This record gives sequence, C-alpha cells and structure tokens, in this order.
Amino acid sequence: IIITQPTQLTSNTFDYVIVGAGTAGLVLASRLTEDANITVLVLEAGGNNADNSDIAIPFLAQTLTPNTNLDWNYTVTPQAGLNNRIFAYPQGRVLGGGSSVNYLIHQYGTDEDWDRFGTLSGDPQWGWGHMQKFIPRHEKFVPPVDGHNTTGQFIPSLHGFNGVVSVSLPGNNQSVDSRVLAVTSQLESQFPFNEDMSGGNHSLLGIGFMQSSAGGGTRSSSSTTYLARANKRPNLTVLINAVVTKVIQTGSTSSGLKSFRSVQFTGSSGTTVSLTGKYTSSNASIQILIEVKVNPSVIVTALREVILSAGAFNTPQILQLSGIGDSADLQALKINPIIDNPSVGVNLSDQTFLPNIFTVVPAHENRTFDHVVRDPNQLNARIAQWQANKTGTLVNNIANNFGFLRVPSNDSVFKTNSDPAPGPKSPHWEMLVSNYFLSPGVPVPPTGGFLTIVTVLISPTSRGSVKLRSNNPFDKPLIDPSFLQTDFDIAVMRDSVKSILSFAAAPAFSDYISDRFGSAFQQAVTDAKIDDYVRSLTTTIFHPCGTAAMSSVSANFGVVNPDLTVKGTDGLRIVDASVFPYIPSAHTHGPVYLLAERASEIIQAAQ
Ligand SMILES: Cc1cc2nc3c(=O)[nH]c(=O)nc-3n(C[C@H](O)[C@H](O)[C@H](O)COP(=O)(O)OP(=O)(O)OC[C@H]3O[C@@H](n4cnc5c(N)ncnc54)[C@H](O)[C@@H]3O)c2cc1C
Repeated sequence: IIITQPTQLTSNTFDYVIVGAGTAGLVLASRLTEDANITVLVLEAGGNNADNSDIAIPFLAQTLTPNTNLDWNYTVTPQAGLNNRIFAYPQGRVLGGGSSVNYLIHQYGTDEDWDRFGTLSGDPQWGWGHMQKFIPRHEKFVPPVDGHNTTGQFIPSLHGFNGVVSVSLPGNNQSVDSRVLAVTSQLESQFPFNEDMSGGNHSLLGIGFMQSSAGGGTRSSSSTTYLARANKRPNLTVLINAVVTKVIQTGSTSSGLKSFRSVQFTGSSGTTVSLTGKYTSSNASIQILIEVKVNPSVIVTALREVILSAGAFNTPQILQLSGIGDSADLQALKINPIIDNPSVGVNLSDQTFLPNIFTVVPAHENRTFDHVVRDPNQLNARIAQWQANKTGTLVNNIANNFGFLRVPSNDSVFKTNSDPAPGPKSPHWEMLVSNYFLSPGVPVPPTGGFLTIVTVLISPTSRGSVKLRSNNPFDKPLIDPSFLQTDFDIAVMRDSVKSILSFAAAPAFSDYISDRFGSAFQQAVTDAKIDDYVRSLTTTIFHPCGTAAMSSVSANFGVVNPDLTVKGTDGLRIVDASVFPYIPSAHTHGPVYLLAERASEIIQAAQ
C-alpha cells in the first residue's frame, strides 16, 4: 500500500528498507515482496504520480523537468569545460523516480559494456551471458499504437514479450522519418541503417527507430508497472513524502564490518513553530513573526538489509551524511567519519546534450511540431486526442529516429588517447532527430519551423563528483560532472557536429532544411569555432552514473562489492545508477532495470 504519513506505519521494523522508489527501488520492492513472508518498506521523498496525466503522455516528458515539483531541482557547479556555465541537472522526485520523468528512450547497453563490468568486478555474472536473461523478465514488447507494420524495424530475438515494462516503436509517423531513412541509403557508408539498437550482442552502430518505455501510447514507468503489480500485497508499504537523511550504525560484526540497519527520515507532517518578536528603533517599531516548520525525524530498522536506491546524486549524499566517505571531507563538515572511503561521490560520469538546431523552409514549417509546442490551442487539441484514444503526436517521445556512431579508428584523437568505449560495437556518440525546436529550458522561437539533431557524447572520459555542501541533509549537494574536460571528449563532440552537418546536407534534406539556427552554430566553420559552439551550448542528457562504483572485492577503490554490499559494512547495499563503474553505452534506465533485476536475485539468494 502507499501511505503518506509516518504515523500510518504499523511497525518500525521491516525485513528490508529501500531508500528511493525510483527506477531501481521499485523493481526491488516488487521482486522481494513476491515472497509473502518478506516485509518491505520503501521510503520516497517525492509524491504520488497517479493524478498527473502529463507524466503519462510521452511527448510531454520534456515539460516534467527541470525546476518543477517532480524534480530535485539541482544545478551543476560552474563547468570549466563549458565556459563556466551553470545549468539545471534534473532528477526525478516522484514515485518511479527517473522512469516517471525521463524521455522514455529504452535500451540496455552492449554486451561489451556488461562484459567489462564482469571483468572489472571479478564477477562474470555481471557479463552479458548472464545479464541477458533478465530481458524477458523485464520487458514486454508491444505493437505501436498506430498498428503499422514493424517488420525490419526491430529484431524480435533481442526482446522480451511477457515481462513487466512495456516497450514499443514510435506510434505516430512523422514526415522527417522517411527523410532520415533516405539518408541511410544516400550516405550509407557513414550512416548505415540499423534494424535494432536495444543493445546486447547486436551492434548499436547505425541509424534506426527509437524504442520507448511506453505501451498503448502511455508511459510505462517502474511505478505504473513494477509497483502496480505489487501494490496490493500486504507485505509492501511505500511511504511517500519521506526524505531520508541518513543511515545509522547499529553495531558491528565479529569480522569488523560496521552494521547499518537503521534509517532516519523526515516525513512531511511537520509542526509549525511560531516565534514572535518586537524590534524597536528610535523612530519605528516592527513586529516580526518567524514561522519554522519542524519535521520530526523518524527511525525505522531493517531486520535484514537497508538498500539505497536514491540515484547517482542522493545515494552518495546519504552515504556521506552517514559518515561513509572521504574522512577529510567529512571532518571538514563536522560529520563523524565511520568508514573512510574516498571513492564515495567521485567517478561521476555523464553523457552530454548538444541541440544542433536547423531552420526548416517555410513550405515545410507546418510539418514540424513547433506549432504544437508554441500554440496552447494546438497542444490542447492533441491532449484531447490522446485522452480520447491514446493516438496522435503525443504518443511519441522527443524523436522517432536516432543513431549511434564511432569516431573513425584512424582519427588523430587515438594517437594520444586510448579508446574508452568497451568494444567495437559500442558507440562514441549518438544523434537524435527531433522534428521541432528542442533545447531544454529554452522556449521555441515565436515563428518558424525547426529540425533539431541532438548530439550526445556517449563514452566520456571526464569524471566528476558529488560532494556535500554542508552537514545539513536539506542542502543541495555540490554536483560537478566536469563535462568536456578532456581532449578526447571535446574531439568526439567536434566530430559529432561535423558528422551531423554532413547528415543534414544529404539530398534527402535539400528541400527541407534552410539554414543552421543561431549565430554560434552558423559561425562553427573551423575546428576552433566548432569547439566554441560546443562549449557554449552543451548541457546534460541526464544520465549520471558511477558515484558509488562497483569494484572487485580486493580492489583498493570503489564503493560496493560485486554483490552490491557497501565495502566495510554489513546490512547495507546500493542498487541504482551509482554503482556502474563505467557509464553504459546507452540511455541508462534500461541498464538500471537489468541491474535491479539481478540485484533482486542476489538479495534473495542471500536470504
Ligand atoms: C529528465 C530526464 C530524462 C531522462 N531521459 C532518459 C531516457 O530517455 N532514457 C533513459 O534510459 N534514461 C533517461 N534518463 C535517466 C534515467 O531515468 C536514470 O538513469 C534512471 O532513472 C536512474 O535510476 P535510479 O534507480 O538510479 O534512480 P532514480 O530513478 O532517480 O530513483 C531515485 C529515487 O530516489 C528518491 N530519493 C532520492 N533521495 C531520497 C531521499 N533522501 N529520501 C527518499 N527518497 C529519495 C528519488 O526521489 C527517486 O524517486 C533521464 C533522466 C532524467 C532526469
């Protein structure tokens, strides 16, 4: 059941306490409570999502964040590689976490990604040979809502058809789709067609159709799927509006591990304390009323384990608030270090987002979605169509077509850099073709039609960090993704811009695209100017990973062991995007789902 107040808890002990009802947390909650004898409490800082139809409508994903009540409303620290800019760094704060607010793009990463995890962790079961078995358990591939013939648009053997989360191809054809496909013939050697980019042992390289976590035109999140199937079980309790502030040491084992089985959190049901004072100066007297909302802390205890699934920013934040982190950092903030581990909060890896925007000739302006985005009447008409029968423009996410590419192996960048991709099937960069002006946080211009080809650095070599600002759990952490800090990263982005300029210059777009949009893009005609342009516009594609990374049991770095237990602890595990030692070559929620499915198996085996 879902409860809203700590006072509704019927016990303060549970077999498992899961922190965060996000992508991973709800997989665990659902799988662990399949055993009716196991009790689980999930603590989620955000609210319910049931009454928010904007979450359900795929195309409205871009309106859910940043800076909304579904978002943690974080920002990056000034980014040296991006002209010291500061920008929003959204993270879902609602049942379903990222899976409720993200752009629905669904993939798993390549077998090369997973095999690297297996090798690095010393546990071959993180390799693809084992991990692929979770796809049929997780995925329910369903036909697109427009019922079009999908032959040649995906490879059935790579998918599951009886799992939990719905996945589908675009359910509304766009006029640019056929142009994109024409480029895969016209410029085939550079942009070949790829029938399926879900990952695994099929190469990701090439251009093809997007697969989304949606079914019947509606978002399929961990909340609408994994939680929905478990929600009626009496052994599962989900408390929303509960902000976890730390995990608490409850003892030690005979082998010297520190046990952390209690969790401290703050519910929303605060008491308001009013202080009234009078300030009198020589010529005025002011009455001052200060109201402070005091949220009492509540402590719950896990009989078996506490599992942190609070995401790549908040999991390392909670660890550090709990005394698990770099001792020097913690002492500087007057936090008592319990486990000294300098790997906590470092190794932050993320992929970038560069909206390369083109203007569309007036004759085709109406084929873009810009009129829908800028005109509330047109948008409302499409919302009504979606409400009526789940069809139309809004059933798709930001793009129907996308592609993954590599920097050519003879490129000079490899003279000074080794290849960070896990293998030849794994890309260095991605392109997403959006049929409108797509630049998160920037409103569409009042007139004109646009085509945006987003480019994404998929295999970054820059690494950042998540550190505490203070010992106050309600202070936002200092998040520094260190974007484009290496020669390799900027070289890949430069290559991506040059490549999409060739893509846009293909015959298929000659009667469609009129120009590049914006002076920085127009002036990007030399390598140096392209770099300026890249640094002036790049932000994040919201895939932070690696801040509590998995390593082998004997490694002298890393935060969790291959079984996801926190090093040096007993009763404490991490299951979320923070444990990936490298960012997967993919949009990250699919890899997180597979990770959480395997974690459920590991946790059940340990019972
Ligand atoms: C705007 C956006 C677009 C994205 N687009 C895509 C996409 O198209 N495709 C894709 O694959 N991936 C996408 N992602 C990334 C993907 O959603 C994440 O990689 C994935 O959701 C991470 O899962 P997680 O379980 O690690 O964390 P999350 O899903 O973020 O879950 C963490 C949960 O913990 C809760 N929590 C955090 N701190 C506390 C606390 N102190 N107390 C209680 N609860 C807490 C949070 O509120 C949240 O519900 C996107 C992400 C965003 C933000």
